[in-house]
Amino acid sequence: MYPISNQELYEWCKVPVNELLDHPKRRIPLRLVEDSAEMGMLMAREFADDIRLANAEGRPFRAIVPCGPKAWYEPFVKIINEESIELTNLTVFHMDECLDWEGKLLSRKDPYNFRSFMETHFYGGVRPELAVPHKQRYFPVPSAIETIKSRIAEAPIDLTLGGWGQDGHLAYNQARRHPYSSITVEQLRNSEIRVQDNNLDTIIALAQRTYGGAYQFVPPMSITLGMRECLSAKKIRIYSDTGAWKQTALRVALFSGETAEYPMTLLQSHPDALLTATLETAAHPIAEHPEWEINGVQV
Ligand SMILES: N[C@@H]1[C@@H](O)[C@H](O)[C@@H](COP(=O)(O)O)O[C@@H]1O
Repeated sequence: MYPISNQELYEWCKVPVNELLDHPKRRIPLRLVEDSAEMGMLMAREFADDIRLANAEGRPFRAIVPCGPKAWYEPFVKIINEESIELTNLTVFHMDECLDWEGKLLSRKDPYNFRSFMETHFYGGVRPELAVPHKQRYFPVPSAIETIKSRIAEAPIDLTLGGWGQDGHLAYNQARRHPYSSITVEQLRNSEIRVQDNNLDTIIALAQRTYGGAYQFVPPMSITLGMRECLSAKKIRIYSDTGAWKQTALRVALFSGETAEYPMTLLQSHPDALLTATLETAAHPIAEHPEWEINGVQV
């Protein structure tokens, strides 16, 4: 594994946000948007346009779709309904799902039940005659691992849409922090749909966002599509509007070599991957405080 030194990390974090787009050492395409509303609209518009084009060309469209970022569902449903875009040729592979400590599905009303969220906000408001047929909706559940693996493998995926986590996780492909079992970048790249424990930092990040810090209520396990499935798409579009928790991961994704410590660095070797961040997510406290002297870096 390529280990990131604090010096390197500091150099990446101190780049002012207005220098990111033209930075000569940036390793992956980046787009900046003003705020969450602009990002949600863009995400919705591009996905809807891709589906419309596939419909016009008589092609099926197969997408890996995330639960989060949250800003795009409302504009997406509005575009589909107002422009009468048929979703009947769309196949959706949902990216991940949260599980309880035994690897079981959560209550339908748990705020971390991604399926419930998607059924309400993604499928819910679409006019019935335009809807994605139920047999083309694949929710990741432990009992369907082999089915989903083979459905994904049987034809190309057109688009992976997603966000990223505080450790640069894509779907729930987190940094592997197991004390006895490490993985190489190649193992991460070839990882497939699986059930796993979530990392403690993921649990704390989610507790801060949702539960006022009550990590006790955050689901400790997940099922996720692997990097192999996510990276297999012809096109990958990853977005974030969630600010502070994602700022360092973005800097690593832009400037680091591939490392299993930040899974989204593997997007660099994809021929058509694009990151989109709000200005807040692209900013960094270290860039805003060049006067700070940090132990282990300058002293
Ligand atoms: N495991 C999920 C990802 O699948 C999702 O893409 C990401 C981004 O969502 P948000 O931008 O709302 O944090 O959240 C979680 O980490």
